[in-house]
Amino acid sequence: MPSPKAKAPARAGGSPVLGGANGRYEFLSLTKPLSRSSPPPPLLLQRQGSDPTTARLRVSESPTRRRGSGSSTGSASGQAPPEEDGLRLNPSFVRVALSSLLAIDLWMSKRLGVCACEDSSWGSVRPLMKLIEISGHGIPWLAGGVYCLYKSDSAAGQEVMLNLLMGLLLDLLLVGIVKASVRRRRPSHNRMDMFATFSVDRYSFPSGHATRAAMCGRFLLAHLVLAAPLRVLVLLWAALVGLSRVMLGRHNVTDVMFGFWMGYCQYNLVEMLWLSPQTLQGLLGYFA
Ligand SMILES: CC(C)=CCC/C(C)=C/COP(=O)(O)O
Repeated sequence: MPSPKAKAPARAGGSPVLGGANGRYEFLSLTKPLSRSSPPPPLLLQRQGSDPTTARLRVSESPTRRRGSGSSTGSASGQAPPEEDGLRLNPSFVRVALSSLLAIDLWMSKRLGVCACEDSSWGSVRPLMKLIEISGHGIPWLAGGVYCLYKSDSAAGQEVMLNLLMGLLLDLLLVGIVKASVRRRRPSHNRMDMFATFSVDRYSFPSGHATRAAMCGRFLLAHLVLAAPLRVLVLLWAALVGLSRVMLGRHNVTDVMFGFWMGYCQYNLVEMLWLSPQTLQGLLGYFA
């Protein structure tokens, strides 16, 4: 079956929409009705098949209608009313806006990936960036958490460390689920030379380092680091971890920004699921 994209004819003098022949942008008129001979694209079909009341409401919101286009001929001839042509514009604008954002994201990420390899413009800083990368890796955090739990001689300390470990495992699980669902490829300028990765780590959205930095940063500030200068250092570290992901070429900017947001929310989840000593005793009793 031929693709609906391939059938959409190119038009001049209008607004850009996605889905033209060869996957390129096409320009559709904001005011002129579409040719009746060509079948509507999938988005339009979707709208036409929806509830007529909401469809009418959407028509009245459409740019065509707002501009007062008087080209409406009604549907007496069995043809779709021209106002409905406007329905295809809104989703198209959203798509164009999204693809523009994506293009900006890719462009910025490429420009900022200045340590992607040794002969990049900031290649000499790459070892430092890789050190920052290790500081946000899951293994040192898990190993450090287990060590501190083992060394902790107070019930309060053990409680905090157990919850940190629970948060770290939750983070690995959630990031793995999102990476496997979104499957965004890492930037083309990235060299895949990270140590100890899972198979989902070939995908880049979201940055696992960024989620960990945001979640652990919040955890440290809430439970472990009280002195003001150290609190500033924690924030600085989290920001550097995020920046180093883009500078090393591991991630696009949006991977890191989403990762920070996700890690921030994950900390709320850790607080919600907080394992109290009573819960822990109950759990231990249940498994013993
Ligand atoms: C093996 C363990 C315990 C964790 C893997 C940590 C890791 C390599 C995450 C990938 O991070 P980015 O998504 O920021 O590249």
